[in-house]
Amino acid sequence: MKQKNNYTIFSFIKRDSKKMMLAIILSLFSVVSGIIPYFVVAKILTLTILKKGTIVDIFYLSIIGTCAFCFKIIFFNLSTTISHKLAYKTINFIRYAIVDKLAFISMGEFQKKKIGEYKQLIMDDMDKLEYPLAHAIPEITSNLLGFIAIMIYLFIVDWRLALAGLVPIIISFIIYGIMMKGGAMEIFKEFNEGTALLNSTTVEYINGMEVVKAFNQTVSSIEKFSNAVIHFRDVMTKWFSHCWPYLSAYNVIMPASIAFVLPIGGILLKNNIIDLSIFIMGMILSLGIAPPVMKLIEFTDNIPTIMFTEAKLKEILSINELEQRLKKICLKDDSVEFNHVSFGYEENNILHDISFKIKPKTMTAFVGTSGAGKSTVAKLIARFWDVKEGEILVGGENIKNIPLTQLMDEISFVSQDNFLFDMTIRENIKIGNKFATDDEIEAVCKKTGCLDFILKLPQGFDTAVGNTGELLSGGERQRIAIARAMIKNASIIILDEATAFTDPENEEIIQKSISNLTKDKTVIIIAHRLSTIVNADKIILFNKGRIVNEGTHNELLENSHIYKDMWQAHIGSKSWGVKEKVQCLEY
Ligand SMILES: Nc1ncnc2c1ncn2[C@@H]1O[C@H](COP(=O)(O)OP(=O)(O)OP(=O)(O)O)[C@@H](O)[C@H]1O
Repeated sequence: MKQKNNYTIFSFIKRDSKKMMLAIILSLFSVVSGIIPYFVVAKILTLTILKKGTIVDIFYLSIIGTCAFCFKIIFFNLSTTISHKLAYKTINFIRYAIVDKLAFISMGEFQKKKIGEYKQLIMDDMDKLEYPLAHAIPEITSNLLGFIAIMIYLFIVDWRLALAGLVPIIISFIIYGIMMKGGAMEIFKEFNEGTALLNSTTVEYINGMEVVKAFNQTVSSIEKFSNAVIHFRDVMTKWFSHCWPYLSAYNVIMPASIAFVLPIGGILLKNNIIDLSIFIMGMILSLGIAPPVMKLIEFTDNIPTIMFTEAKLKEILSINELEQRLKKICLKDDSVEFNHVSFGYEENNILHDISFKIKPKTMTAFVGTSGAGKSTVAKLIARFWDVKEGEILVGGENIKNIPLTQLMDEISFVSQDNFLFDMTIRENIKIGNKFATDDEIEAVCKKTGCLDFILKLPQGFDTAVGNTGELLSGGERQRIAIARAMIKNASIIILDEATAFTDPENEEIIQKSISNLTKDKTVIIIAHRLSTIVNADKIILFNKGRIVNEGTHNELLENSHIYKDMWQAHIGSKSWGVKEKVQCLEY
């Protein structure tokens, strides 16, 4: 599928452009209302000093000033309410777009970034967008127009005072420019990368907490993590050391228009070039020049944040999705076929010229030494990656021609990881089939040997399993993962070491229920315990990424010395385990 790559943050905001316009207009009203009190104060001062106005004039002017000030607040609140809603909606759009994207790219593309980097973009970077999105667009527009309005009026009042008022603004811009030109963007980039590194290593460190504890490590002894912390401290210090002197000067000079307008105005007044009313108006208006400009500059701080977030967003959203057809197609049957498939995660191939046929509604086992490529073959069937050469057919169709959602409906995959979400057991199982009733869930749990332990839990099916299922044992997690796969009722079931963590008693129960639940399905089992697959219709033996033999258990015992050795080793280890048990009992 050809990817669109015109994703900018603005393209997401544009989806609700009417609301954005309304926020800008209200913000503009707010700024205009905010300027009125300056005129009012200038007028009152002039009338009072020149003793021209009555108390009633001053009273009415005060009412106008107060009302204008109230309107400024009302319009500002209305504007920011709308822009905040819009900002959260836009951030939601972007988050959905990223997460949707991740579901349709290959695992190879997905793995190019660390989990922490995804977390930073989806959570932290999006949170940082809230401020510029909610405030920047309406306020930049209105403050810019507010500044222009004040300056035009000041020029009309007296061009010399107006120029004097502009001097600190120009000096501040020059200071800001020097700061940015002097490497601020590069340092900000480093700062941003340092934040990303800290995020990803923190996620990795927390995930590896068991290893940290088991090997009695401390934060400082996990070099990668402590280096990331130190690096972050250094880039942050560098960022502030670079910017702070400039920002201090900028913060002092920028609001100091009156310091320039006052002496110039004084000279002009003393020489009768301007009269007192113009002098007062100039002084008061000069106080109103800096606030809108400072607000504008405040938003420029967000420009690097927006630029870096947008660059990351574009990078992710323009990743090519797995090519797929959108229209559902009719599959001949539930067969699986590999035709001369070669594949490697990176440059080097891991699988070499793999070809096999799995008949519908049969059980096939993949066996072989560790690292032989069994799981890789299984993952290719589910199209977690695309093959480099050859083709994979499901139901007689190349899987590239089957819409991904249809393929996922056809296949149930239980991996070695048994990932459970931090939700209740019921919710985890319902991921397999969101329409499953409580009775169906209970029935499948009974068959997969998890009902007993679930019912013993404090809240039964409503017990939360904790982060990645940590509140359950490995075997319990595995059985729930099998129940989740079985309730999906897919026609092709792939079990990758699905019962590896289960104790022998439960393994027998689960094996029996798997056989019952998968009677009329195409089942692919990856197993190291060969005794669990002796009844398979076909066993495919892998070695170093190649198929070295295939046949039934008895055929392989006769034809393959590798399989025979594996079987002998398995039988040996089983009897060794029994002997150990007997010795322990005797002891
Ligand atoms: N995501 C990945 N990225 C890069 N290389 C990988 C990835 N997953 C597996 N490999 C490599 O591919 C090879 C085959 O791995 P695979 O998991 O398919 O073997 P396996 O036969 O299932 O092993 P085991 O029985 O130990 O699970 C190994 O050398 C492994 O290091």
